[in-house]
Amino acid sequence: NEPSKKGLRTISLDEFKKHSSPDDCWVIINGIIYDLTNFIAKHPGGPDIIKANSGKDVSALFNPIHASDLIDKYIMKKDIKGIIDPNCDFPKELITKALSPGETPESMAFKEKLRQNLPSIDELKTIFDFEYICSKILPKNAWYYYSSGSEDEFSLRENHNAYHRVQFRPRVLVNVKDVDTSCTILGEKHEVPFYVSATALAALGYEGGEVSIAEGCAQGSFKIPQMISTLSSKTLAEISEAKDKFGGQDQWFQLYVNTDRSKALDLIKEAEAKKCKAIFITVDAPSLGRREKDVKLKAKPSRENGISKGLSSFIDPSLDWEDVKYLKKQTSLPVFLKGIQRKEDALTAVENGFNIVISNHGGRQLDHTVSPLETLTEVVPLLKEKGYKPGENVEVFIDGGVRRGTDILKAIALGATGVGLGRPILYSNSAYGAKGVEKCKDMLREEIAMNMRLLGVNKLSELNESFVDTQGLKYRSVRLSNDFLNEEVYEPRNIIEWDMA
Ligand SMILES: Cc1cc2c(cc1C)[n+](S(=O)(=O)[O-])c1c(=O)[nH]c(=O)nc-1n2C[C@H](O)[C@H](O)[C@H](O)COP(=O)(O)O
Repeated sequence: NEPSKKGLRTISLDEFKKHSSPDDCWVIINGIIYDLTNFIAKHPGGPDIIKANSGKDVSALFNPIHASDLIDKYIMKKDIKGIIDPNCDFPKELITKALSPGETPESMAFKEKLRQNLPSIDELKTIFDFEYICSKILPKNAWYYYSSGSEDEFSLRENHNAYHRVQFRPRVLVNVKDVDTSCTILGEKHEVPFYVSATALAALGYEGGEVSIAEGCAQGSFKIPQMISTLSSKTLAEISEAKDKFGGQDQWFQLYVNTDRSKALDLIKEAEAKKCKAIFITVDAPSLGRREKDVKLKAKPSRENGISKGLSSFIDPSLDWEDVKYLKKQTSLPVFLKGIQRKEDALTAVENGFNIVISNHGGRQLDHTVSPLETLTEVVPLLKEKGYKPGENVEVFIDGGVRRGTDILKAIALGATGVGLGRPILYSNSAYGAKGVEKCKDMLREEIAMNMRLLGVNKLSELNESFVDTQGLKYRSVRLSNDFLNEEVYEPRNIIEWDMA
């Protein structure tokens, strides 16, 4: 899927070196020379990063953040100059390293040593083990990009804490020798009720990126659906091919609607062509939230607002109900609205034929939003009152803060028909690649099966509100139970560093 080198002329090192200033700016990406002079001002990540690297091989900077087919979408043919002479002695000082702001060569070497000495994957017992390992091995820009929530990170923590304010009412003396964790999603049988939610830039934490996540979803004893982000590090073609290697799990496409609507339509057509089975339009991000750990770690030359802001510059803040209804008409695939956060919007969405994901983007958007779990308890009763039956004539997914099989069982008991995982998949992939994703899947399925037995249910369809006590859910001021594992890996955002010497 790399842009083709066929027919490109070979350019000598001497000629390449003549174009190494911001107003005559050639760079090399994966062996191909591009003239970015006219693109600098349009670069979503800001002009500085390109200006500072004119005349260099920037592949190591480019690859973790951009899918390889992005170049063809944004760089005109006339600006593809040729290939660098493969026999030239390319100077090391002109080869950039991957961005690692806030790190030193020593800290990067230490993290690499840790990565070479990870615990055996069999020793891992909970989802938090992956998160803890990533907090130690990921370069700061990856760790902060993945782990951060917006502003005070109330919603980031509340998403998970909310699950700790819902308790179970288990049945006893039920023969639970056999339990079945399977369910129906979009009319098809799935082995478990959880899926991979769309997260951008998976290659920032692990070079295999969304391709190794696809392999992890597909291999092992069962498959789980994978939602693919518009902002993936890998191309849709690469991620789609990866699923086919192992007999293919369902893949869904998550759409950030571009200001240039034709690009949004192209992406929908591409998703259909790659056999994606649903489109998820993300509606909680008219602009990406202010993730201050990410912002604080400005990549030098300064990327104004961290990685997130750079990515969000092409998302259309003017998107409204008419737009999404228009987009829905452009495809025969089921369409979800991802990022529904109040029951009124849930009803409007369902009345217009959409499925929904109750989500606050993992606490990365508007801070202090109600947790998706709490919103779920408001949405489902209203939908049922209006004649919509989750799982029968509408899908109601939820994501955010899910870290345990019991979290998934609580969501199902409260009417969710699918449960999304964001960070657990990023962390398991970043630490152990596809094997990590497979292990994460297995852990959760084991927890679901074991806790179904303890709940006294054989099938997920038996679960309903009678199995949970949600009265603590709304009293958010209660002292939240000490979630030691979560607290162990939670890194509070610190206040400004001020050298008062
Ligand atoms: C952690 C994370 C989440 C992102 C995500 C990137 C990261 C690193 N990105 S973002 O860069 O724009 O924010 C996306 C994205 O591409 N598209 C999207 O719809 N949701 C995005 N999400 C939200 C994700 O789909 C889930 O809603 C969220 O992760 C669920 O919460 P947990 O992480 O607690 O499971």
